Amino acid sequence: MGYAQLVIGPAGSGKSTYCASLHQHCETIGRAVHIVNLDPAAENFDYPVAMDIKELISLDDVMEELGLGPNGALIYCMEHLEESLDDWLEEELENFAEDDYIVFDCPGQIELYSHVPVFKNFVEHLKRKNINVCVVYLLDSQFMTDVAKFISGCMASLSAMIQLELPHVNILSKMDLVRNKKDIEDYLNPESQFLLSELNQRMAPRFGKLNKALIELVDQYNMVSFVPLDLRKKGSIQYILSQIDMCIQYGEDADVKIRDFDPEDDD
Ligand SMILES: Nc1nc2c(ncn2[C@@H]2O[C@H](COP(=O)(O)OP(=O)(O)OP(=O)(O)O)[C@@H](O)[C@H]2O)c(=O)[nH]1
Ligand SMILES: [Mg+2]
Repeated sequence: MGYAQLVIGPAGSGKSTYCASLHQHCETIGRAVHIVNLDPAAENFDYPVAMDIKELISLDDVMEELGLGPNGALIYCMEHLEESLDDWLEEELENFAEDDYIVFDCPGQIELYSHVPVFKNFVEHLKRKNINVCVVYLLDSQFMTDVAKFISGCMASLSAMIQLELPHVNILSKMDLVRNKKDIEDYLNPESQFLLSELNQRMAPRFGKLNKALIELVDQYNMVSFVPLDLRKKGSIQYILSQIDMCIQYGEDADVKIRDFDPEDDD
Protein backbone atom coordinates (compact mmCIF):
# COMPACT_ATOMS: atom_id res chain seq x y z
CA MET A 1 0.00 0.00 0.00
CA GLY A 2 1.42 3.40 -1.05
CA TYR A 3 0.30 6.91 -0.17
CA ALA A 4 0.03 10.09 -2.17
CA GLN A 5 -1.05 13.71 -1.99
CA LEU A 6 -2.23 15.43 -5.15
CA VAL A 7 -1.47 19.09 -4.49
CA ILE A 8 -3.74 21.25 -6.63
CA GLY A 9 -5.27 24.72 -6.63
CA PRO A 10 -5.29 27.95 -8.62
CA ALA A 11 -2.14 29.47 -10.11
CA GLY A 12 0.17 30.96 -7.52
CA SER A 13 -1.82 29.65 -4.55
CA GLY A 14 1.37 28.31 -2.95
CA LYS A 15 1.41 24.65 -4.05
CA SER A 16 5.14 24.38 -4.74
CA THR A 17 5.99 26.33 -1.59
CA TYR A 18 3.78 23.97 0.40
CA CYS A 19 5.54 20.96 -1.15
CA ALA A 20 8.95 22.39 -0.27
CA SER A 21 7.86 23.14 3.31
CA LEU A 22 6.37 19.70 3.67
CA HIS A 23 9.58 18.14 2.45
CA GLN A 24 11.58 20.19 4.91
CA HIS A 25 9.26 19.29 7.75
CA CYS A 26 9.45 15.58 6.95
CA GLU A 27 13.21 15.76 6.80
CA THR A 28 13.27 17.35 10.26
CA ILE A 29 11.10 14.66 11.78
CA GLY A 30 12.94 11.90 9.94
CA ARG A 31 10.09 10.85 7.73
CA ALA A 32 10.55 9.89 4.09
CA VAL A 33 8.57 11.78 1.47
CA HIS A 34 9.11 12.07 -2.29
CA ILE A 35 8.04 15.17 -4.17
CA VAL A 36 7.14 14.80 -7.83
CA ASN A 37 6.93 17.70 -10.25
CA LEU A 38 3.92 17.43 -12.56
CA ASP A 39 4.17 20.99 -13.90
CA PRO A 40 5.77 20.94 -17.35
CA ALA A 41 6.52 24.68 -17.03
CA ALA A 42 8.25 24.61 -13.64
CA GLU A 43 11.89 25.66 -13.68
CA ASN A 44 13.10 26.13 -10.12
CA PHE A 45 12.53 23.84 -7.21
CA ASP A 46 13.03 24.29 -3.50
CA TYR A 47 12.78 20.55 -2.94
CA PRO A 48 14.64 17.57 -4.36
CA VAL A 49 12.63 16.42 -7.37
CA ALA A 50 12.03 12.68 -7.12
CA MET A 51 10.38 12.47 -10.52
CA ASP A 52 9.81 15.15 -13.14
CA ILE A 53 7.22 15.44 -15.92
CA LYS A 54 9.75 17.52 -17.87
CA GLU A 55 11.64 14.32 -18.56
CA LEU A 56 8.55 13.25 -20.46
CA ILE A 57 7.61 16.56 -22.03
CA SER A 58 8.41 20.24 -21.55
CA LEU A 59 6.17 23.22 -22.08
CA ASP A 60 8.83 25.19 -23.95
CA ASP A 61 9.34 22.42 -26.49
CA VAL A 62 5.62 22.12 -27.12
CA MET A 63 5.18 25.88 -27.53
CA GLU A 64 8.07 26.06 -29.92
CA GLU A 65 7.40 22.98 -31.99
CA LEU A 66 3.62 23.22 -32.19
CA GLY A 67 3.36 27.00 -32.10
CA LEU A 68 0.95 26.90 -29.16
CA GLY A 69 0.44 29.53 -26.47
CA PRO A 70 1.26 28.69 -22.85
CA ASN A 71 -2.21 27.48 -21.86
CA GLY A 72 -2.82 25.41 -24.96
CA ALA A 73 0.65 23.94 -24.63
CA LEU A 74 -0.02 23.02 -21.01
CA ILE A 75 -3.18 21.16 -21.97
CA TYR A 76 -1.22 19.41 -24.71
CA CYS A 77 1.47 18.37 -22.19
CA MET A 78 -1.11 17.04 -19.75
CA GLU A 79 -2.91 15.12 -22.48
CA HIS A 80 0.44 13.62 -23.37
CA LEU A 81 0.88 12.61 -19.74
CA GLU A 82 -2.53 10.99 -19.88
CA GLU A 83 -1.49 8.97 -22.92
CA SER A 84 1.71 7.94 -21.17
CA LEU A 85 0.18 6.57 -17.97
CA ASP A 86 0.76 2.94 -18.88
CA ASP A 87 4.35 3.38 -19.97
CA TRP A 88 6.15 6.48 -18.66
CA LEU A 89 4.29 6.83 -15.36
CA GLU A 90 4.29 3.09 -14.80
CA GLU A 91 8.07 2.93 -15.29
CA GLU A 92 8.70 5.95 -13.10
CA LEU A 93 6.55 4.57 -10.30
CA GLU A 94 8.69 1.42 -10.36
CA ASN A 95 11.44 3.54 -8.77
CA PHE A 96 9.39 3.95 -5.62
CA ALA A 97 8.99 1.38 -2.89
CA GLU A 98 5.55 -0.10 -2.40
CA ASP A 99 4.79 1.86 0.75
CA ASP A 100 6.41 5.16 -0.24
CA TYR A 101 4.72 8.50 0.42
CA ILE A 102 4.56 10.58 -2.75
CA VAL A 103 3.50 14.21 -3.13
CA PHE A 104 2.53 15.43 -6.59
CA ASP A 105 3.12 19.15 -7.17
CA CYS A 106 0.63 19.98 -9.94
CA PRO A 107 0.18 22.90 -12.34
CA GLY A 108 -2.20 25.69 -11.40
CA GLN A 109 -4.67 25.86 -14.28
CA ILE A 110 -7.95 24.94 -12.66
CA GLU A 111 -9.55 23.65 -15.86
CA LEU A 112 -7.26 20.64 -15.38
CA TYR A 113 -9.31 19.67 -12.35
CA SER A 114 -12.76 20.60 -13.53
CA HIS A 115 -13.28 19.36 -17.07
CA VAL A 116 -10.05 17.96 -18.54
CA PRO A 117 -9.99 14.26 -17.62
CA VAL A 118 -6.21 13.88 -17.21
CA PHE A 119 -6.13 13.94 -13.42
CA LYS A 120 -9.16 11.72 -13.15
CA ASN A 121 -7.29 9.08 -15.16
CA PHE A 122 -4.01 9.79 -13.40
CA VAL A 123 -5.66 9.15 -10.06
CA GLU A 124 -7.38 5.99 -11.33
CA HIS A 125 -3.97 4.73 -12.33
CA LEU A 126 -2.56 5.39 -8.85
CA LYS A 127 -5.54 3.66 -7.27
CA ARG A 128 -4.95 0.58 -9.42
CA LYS A 129 -1.39 0.56 -8.08
CA ASN A 130 -2.85 0.37 -4.59
CA ILE A 131 -1.90 3.94 -3.70
CA ASN A 132 -4.19 5.83 -1.33
CA VAL A 133 -4.58 9.35 -2.70
CA CYS A 134 -5.77 12.54 -1.04
CA VAL A 135 -6.44 15.82 -2.84
CA VAL A 136 -4.83 18.79 -1.13
CA TYR A 137 -6.53 21.90 -2.48
CA LEU A 138 -4.75 25.17 -1.79
CA LEU A 139 -6.52 28.48 -1.87
CA ASP A 140 -4.76 31.78 -1.27
CA SER A 141 -6.02 33.46 1.91
CA GLN A 142 -5.43 36.80 0.20
CA PHE A 143 -8.56 36.14 -1.83
CA MET A 144 -10.67 35.35 1.19
CA THR A 145 -11.47 38.97 1.81
CA ASP A 146 -15.13 38.75 1.05
CA VAL A 147 -17.89 36.22 0.80
CA ALA A 148 -18.22 36.29 -2.99
CA LYS A 149 -14.58 35.31 -3.43
CA PHE A 150 -14.96 32.69 -0.75
CA ILE A 151 -17.92 31.08 -2.54
CA SER A 152 -16.11 31.17 -5.85
CA GLY A 153 -13.10 29.45 -4.21
CA CYS A 154 -15.44 26.84 -2.73
CA MET A 155 -16.99 26.19 -6.13
CA ALA A 156 -13.60 25.63 -7.76
CA SER A 157 -12.60 23.25 -4.99
CA LEU A 158 -15.98 21.52 -5.17
CA SER A 159 -15.65 20.95 -8.89
CA ALA A 160 -12.27 19.25 -8.32
CA MET A 161 -13.83 17.20 -5.54
CA ILE A 162 -16.67 16.00 -7.74
CA GLN A 163 -14.39 15.30 -10.67
CA LEU A 164 -11.73 13.41 -8.74
CA GLU A 165 -13.88 11.66 -6.11
CA LEU A 166 -11.11 11.49 -3.55
CA PRO A 167 -10.63 12.39 0.09
CA HIS A 168 -10.15 16.13 0.05
CA VAL A 169 -8.39 18.58 2.36
CA ASN A 170 -8.79 22.31 1.74
CA ILE A 171 -5.97 24.57 2.81
CA LEU A 172 -5.99 28.33 3.16
CA SER A 173 -2.41 29.29 2.31
CA LYS A 174 -0.26 32.34 3.03
CA MET A 175 -1.78 33.01 6.43
CA ASP A 176 1.33 35.03 7.35
CA LEU A 177 0.07 37.75 5.00
CA VAL A 178 -3.30 38.04 6.69
CA ARG A 179 -3.45 41.17 8.80
CA ASN A 180 -6.87 40.81 10.29
CA LYS A 181 -7.14 37.21 11.47
CA LYS A 182 -10.72 37.73 12.59
CA ASP A 183 -11.92 38.30 9.02
CA ILE A 184 -10.48 34.98 7.96
CA GLU A 185 -11.73 33.03 10.95
CA ASP A 186 -15.28 33.67 9.82
CA TYR A 187 -14.50 31.63 6.74
CA LEU A 188 -12.58 28.69 8.17
CA ASN A 189 -15.66 26.84 9.39
CA PRO A 190 -18.47 29.14 8.37
CA GLU A 191 -22.12 28.78 9.25
CA SER A 192 -24.35 28.67 6.21
CA GLN A 193 -26.62 31.34 7.68
CA PHE A 194 -23.66 33.66 8.08
CA LEU A 195 -22.58 33.10 4.47
CA LEU A 196 -26.07 33.63 3.15
CA SER A 197 -26.64 36.89 4.98
CA GLU A 198 -23.22 38.18 3.93
CA LEU A 199 -23.90 37.25 0.33
CA ASN A 200 -27.37 38.81 0.38
CA GLN A 201 -25.96 42.03 1.80
CA ARG A 202 -23.39 42.26 -0.94
CA MET A 203 -25.51 41.45 -3.94
CA ALA A 204 -28.59 43.01 -5.46
CA PRO A 205 -31.89 41.58 -4.12
CA ARG A 206 -32.62 39.76 -7.37
CA PHE A 207 -29.77 37.33 -6.59
CA GLY A 208 -31.45 36.15 -3.38
CA LYS A 209 -32.60 32.81 -4.77
CA LEU A 210 -29.28 32.11 -6.44
CA ASN A 211 -27.41 32.93 -3.25
CA LYS A 212 -29.58 30.54 -1.28
CA ALA A 213 -29.06 27.77 -3.82
CA LEU A 214 -25.29 28.28 -3.86
CA ILE A 215 -24.98 28.23 -0.09
CA GLU A 216 -27.18 25.14 0.14
CA LEU A 217 -25.01 23.40 -2.43
CA VAL A 218 -21.81 24.18 -0.57
CA ASP A 219 -23.48 23.19 2.68
CA GLN A 220 -24.80 19.89 1.34
CA TYR A 221 -21.38 18.79 0.22
CA ASN A 222 -20.20 19.59 3.69
CA MET A 223 -16.93 20.85 2.34
CA VAL A 224 -16.82 24.40 3.52
CA SER A 225 -13.94 23.90 5.82
CA PHE A 226 -10.42 25.13 5.40
CA VAL A 227 -7.31 24.42 7.37
CA PRO A 228 -5.09 27.51 7.66
CA LEU A 229 -1.44 27.18 6.65
CA ASP A 230 0.95 29.59 8.30
CA LEU A 231 4.49 28.65 7.35
CA ARG A 232 5.94 30.74 10.17
CA LYS A 233 4.34 28.41 12.68
CA LYS A 234 5.99 25.06 13.15
CA GLY A 235 2.82 23.28 14.20
CA SER A 236 0.86 24.45 11.17
CA ILE A 237 2.28 22.11 8.56
CA GLN A 238 2.43 19.32 11.09
CA TYR A 239 -1.28 19.67 11.80
CA ILE A 240 -2.09 19.70 8.09
CA LEU A 241 0.01 16.61 7.53
CA SER A 242 -1.80 14.81 10.35
CA GLN A 243 -5.17 15.70 8.80
CA ILE A 244 -4.08 14.36 5.42
CA ASP A 245 -2.54 11.23 6.94
CA MET A 246 -5.86 10.51 8.56
CA CYS A 247 -7.64 10.84 5.19
CA ILE A 248 -5.35 8.33 3.51
CA GLN A 249 -5.03 6.11 6.56
CA TYR A 250 -1.30 6.58 6.72
CA GLY A 251 0.08 4.94 9.84
CA GLU A 252 -3.05 2.90 10.45
CA ASP A 253 -1.67 -0.16 8.66
CA ALA A 254 1.21 -0.18 11.11
CA ASP A 255 -1.30 -0.31 13.98
CA VAL A 256 -3.05 -3.22 12.37
CA LYS A 257 0.21 -5.11 12.11
CA ILE A 258 0.89 -4.56 15.80
CA ARG A 259 -2.61 -5.65 16.70
CA ASP A 260 -2.21 -8.81 14.62
CA PHE A 261 0.48 -9.90 17.03
CA ASP A 262 -1.45 -8.95 20.14
CA PRO A 263 -0.93 -11.90 22.52
CA GLU A 264 -4.54 -11.58 23.70
CA ASP A 265 -5.66 -12.72 20.28
CA ASP A 266 -3.78 -15.99 20.68
CA ASP A 267 -5.97 -18.69 22.07
N1 LIG B 1 4.06 35.25 2.21
C1 LIG B 1 3.89 34.05 1.67
N2 LIG B 1 4.10 33.89 0.35
C2 LIG B 1 3.92 32.67 -0.17
C3 LIG B 1 3.50 31.55 0.63
N3 LIG B 1 3.39 30.47 -0.19
C4 LIG B 1 3.74 30.89 -1.41
N4 LIG B 1 4.06 32.20 -1.42
C5 LIG B 1 4.49 33.01 -2.58
O1 LIG B 1 3.48 32.96 -3.57
C6 LIG B 1 4.05 32.85 -4.86
C7 LIG B 1 3.56 31.61 -5.57
O2 LIG B 1 3.98 30.48 -4.82
P1 LIG B 1 4.16 29.06 -5.48
O3 LIG B 1 4.48 28.11 -4.37
O4 LIG B 1 5.08 29.10 -6.62
O5 LIG B 1 2.68 28.81 -6.01
P2 LIG B 1 2.15 27.65 -6.96
O6 LIG B 1 0.76 27.36 -6.53
O7 LIG B 1 3.13 26.51 -6.96
O8 LIG B 1 2.15 28.38 -8.36
P3 LIG B 1 1.96 27.72 -9.81
O9 LIG B 1 2.66 26.40 -9.77
O10 LIG B 1 2.60 28.69 -10.74
O11 LIG B 1 0.48 27.59 -10.02
C8 LIG B 1 5.56 32.86 -4.64
O12 LIG B 1 6.02 34.17 -4.81
C9 LIG B 1 5.71 32.41 -3.22
O13 LIG B 1 6.88 32.90 -2.62
C10 LIG B 1 3.26 31.77 2.03
O14 LIG B 1 2.87 30.89 2.80
N5 LIG B 1 3.46 33.03 2.49
MG1 LIG C 1 4.04 25.49 -8.59
